[in-house]
Amino acid sequence: MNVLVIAATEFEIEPFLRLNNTADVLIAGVGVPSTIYNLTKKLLHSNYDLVIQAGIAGSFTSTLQNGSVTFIEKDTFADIGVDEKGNFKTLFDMGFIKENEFPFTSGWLENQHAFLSKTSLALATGITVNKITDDINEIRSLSEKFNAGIESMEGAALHYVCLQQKINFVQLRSISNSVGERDKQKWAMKEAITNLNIELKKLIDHFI
Ligand SMILES: O=C(O)c1cccc(C(=O)CC[C@H]2O[C@@H](n3cnc4c(=O)[nH]cnc43)[C@H](O)[C@@H]2O)c1
Repeated sequence: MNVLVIAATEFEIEPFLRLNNTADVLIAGVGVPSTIYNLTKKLLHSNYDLVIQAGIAGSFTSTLQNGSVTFIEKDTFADIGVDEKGNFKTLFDMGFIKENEFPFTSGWLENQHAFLSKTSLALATGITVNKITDDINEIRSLSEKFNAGIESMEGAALHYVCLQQKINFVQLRSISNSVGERDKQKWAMKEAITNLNIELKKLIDHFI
């Protein structure tokens, strides 16, 4: 099976890179634009059976604690839209896209890969933001609007490109911090990366 592993930074998958000799790897950059550009370019030039995105993420909930690893079953772009009189409206709320217009389902980019129903790891809903915020009101309104478990800066880009290109994908996220926590002393970066890379290796061994 031809597998492509993508990550925002080399740092996040460095332990995997040291022992990998089976999967292709793409360091696609932090954020949506570079992920969409670099992943699309890669997929147009090579054939893959599966794309695995591995990265750290912030957690909205105490049920996804620092260091825990989760697969993302659906994700969406959470801050593309309009702020109007203190209310955030998505492109769906504005009527610019229909909630069930491909590749969206009820406004979400769903992963229907059969593997997700078999894994023993927790499944979570992700949202993808262009701007990380520590503003408690913004965090509360994101949490209430999307009811997501985790936040990243690239997840929905993976889902969007792979659904459009009809390529199987898996998004693996390890919790490094609570959403809004900017004090790096309170992050669990080392533990998150260790656990992320353990699960990434298991995933590769499962598929290859
Ligand atoms: O500010 C710093 O010094 C710093 C050092 C290392 C990493 C960061 C990040 O902000 C990482 C962004 C990167 O990781 C994902 N991520 C991690 N936590 C969150 C979050 O709470 N909300 C959104 N994204 C998060 C993200 O996908 C980026 O790729 C900063």
